[in-house]
Amino acid sequence: MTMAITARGLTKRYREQTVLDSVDLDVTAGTVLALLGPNGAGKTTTVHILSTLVRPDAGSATIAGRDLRRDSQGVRGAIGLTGQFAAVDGLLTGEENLRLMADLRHLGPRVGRRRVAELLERFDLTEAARKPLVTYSGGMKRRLDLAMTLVGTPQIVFLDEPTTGLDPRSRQTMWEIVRELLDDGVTIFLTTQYLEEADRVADRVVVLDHGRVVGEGTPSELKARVGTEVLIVTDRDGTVRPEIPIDGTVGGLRDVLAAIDGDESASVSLRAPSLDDVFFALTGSSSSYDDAAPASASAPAFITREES
Ligand SMILES: Nc1ncnc2c1ncn2[C@@H]1O[C@H](COP(=O)(O)OP(=O)(O)OP(=O)(O)O)[C@@H](O)[C@H]1O
Repeated sequence: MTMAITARGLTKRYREQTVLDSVDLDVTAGTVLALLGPNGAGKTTTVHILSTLVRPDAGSATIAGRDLRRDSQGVRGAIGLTGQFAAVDGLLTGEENLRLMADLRHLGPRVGRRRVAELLERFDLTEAARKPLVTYSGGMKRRLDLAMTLVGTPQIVFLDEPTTGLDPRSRQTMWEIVRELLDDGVTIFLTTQYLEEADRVADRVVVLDHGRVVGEGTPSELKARVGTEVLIVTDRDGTVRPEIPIDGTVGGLRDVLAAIDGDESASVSLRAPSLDDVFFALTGSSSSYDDAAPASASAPAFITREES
């Protein structure tokens, strides 16, 4: 098993505030790691450290076999970071922006042109290629941003909240692209506030809270920590009672049902625990994504790795 990213004891302080507190990370090559945490947990700082934009105060990391401190140039050559092209020239067309990137990466005119055409096609931007960026929708801009990241064919791609602010369809397209990158053997390190998405797209999840890793594992391993299912009781008048985790045994279910009082005609249903439940179990607080992220019930049905 080749490791794409190994980090030990990553620590970052801003004045008195410890933003990252001895964070360890291991990401196997060719897999997706999702970093989850509430606002201010330190996700972006982690991405910035691993992509050489921010220096850690302590700790070490190896990225694509290169040492973060000793060979930051080598690290930069092996990775792609999205979001960094937000300031690209809006008056240039999508194609011109990509060409610029191909030149910066010294691809040469012929290879550059081929790569740009390939990326425009792959990201469904061929039609818009000759239009200035100012006319692009949010989803198109995000796709171009990712296309620009891929001009240099990185082995590892960092996606910092790649779907925030996108409509469900654009979000779905983004995850399809993530899947394609995986098929090409690219390693993906992403942060997301959509727990449902991390659940479906990630091989492993690391939960960060106040700069510390509070949990990690596969989505199912994490969910197993909060019980196998969650029982939902809805009273006749539509009131949904607080959800109750159950352990998957007959006895456990009987105890839970015996403790439910009142309205005998209340309806009961079971659902698999979400990563939101995991977050609550790990940190004792809600993930505080509620106002920003859609409820899992209304989240779009993303393509999962198992489905294809
Ligand atoms: N350059 C900086 N100077 C001072 N404080 C900073 C700086 N960058 C980040 N911080 C602080 O570090 C903490 C972690 O920020 P970070 O952006 O890494 O969190 P995050 O998990 O990505 O959150 P969000 O989802 O809001 O982006 C925050 O409290 C933030 O205010």
